[in-house]
Amino acid sequence: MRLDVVSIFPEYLAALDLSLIGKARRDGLLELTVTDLRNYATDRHRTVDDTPYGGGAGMVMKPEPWALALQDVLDRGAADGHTGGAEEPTSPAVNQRPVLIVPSPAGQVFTQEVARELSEREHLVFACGRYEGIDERVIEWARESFEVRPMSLGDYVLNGGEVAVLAMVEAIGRLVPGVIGNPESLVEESHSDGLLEYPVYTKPASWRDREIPEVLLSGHHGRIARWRRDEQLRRTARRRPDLIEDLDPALLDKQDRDV
Ligand SMILES: Nc1nc2cc(Br)ccc2s1
Repeated sequence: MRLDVVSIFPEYLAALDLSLIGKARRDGLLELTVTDLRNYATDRHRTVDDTPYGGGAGMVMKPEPWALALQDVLDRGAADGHTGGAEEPTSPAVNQRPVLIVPSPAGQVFTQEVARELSEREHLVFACGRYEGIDERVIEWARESFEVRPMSLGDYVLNGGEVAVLAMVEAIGRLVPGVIGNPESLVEESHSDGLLEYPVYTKPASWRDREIPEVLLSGHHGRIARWRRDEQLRRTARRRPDLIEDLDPALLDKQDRDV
């Protein structure tokens, strides 16, 4: 998978050199490039923002630097055979257009399901807005060459898209085969089956007069699995009843209904 991030604060993305994502980049599983938008400014002051038409507080990101930066990202991707536009017909995966993900409080909510969908795409491009946002004509222009996905992490406002991109790249990147050493650990985590994860414990069995649930010491795998599923349902009903409402009933077995 190829990932491109365009930002006026490229150093914000340095965290993507660390840990599992950093190792996946070094192992060639993820190809990630961070591009400084200011390199595409068209004046000697490297200006990337200006006052909003119609008035109002704050500044808006100018369209031309964005179009030049995103076109360069497209050209580099096509040159490396990562995106559609190849002359000869290739596999559908390669022919998919790159996805332009624009972090925005006005975007679709980013979920584990969206992360999984995006982890199967060939080329993801993240546009980090700042100020009051990016001139809307950039989004319209980009639709000619990208699948454009405005994306929100939740109902709160950041100062820019970089923090959201860090979260999304981690959530997406860890789902790419080979990035997580043991794929089993992806199976029983929160949201993988529509429910929150069960509580976990490790040694010592008794800690500051607090014991662990006895069933976990029983060695009875069936009872342990049942306890864990019950805890998932209880925790989800308590903390995220909205997830229970959305749950596909087919995912609930008879015993689930008795919890
Ligand atoms: N929740 C979010 N807030 C923001 C603010 C800006 Br400015 C750019 C992107 C995002 S995503």
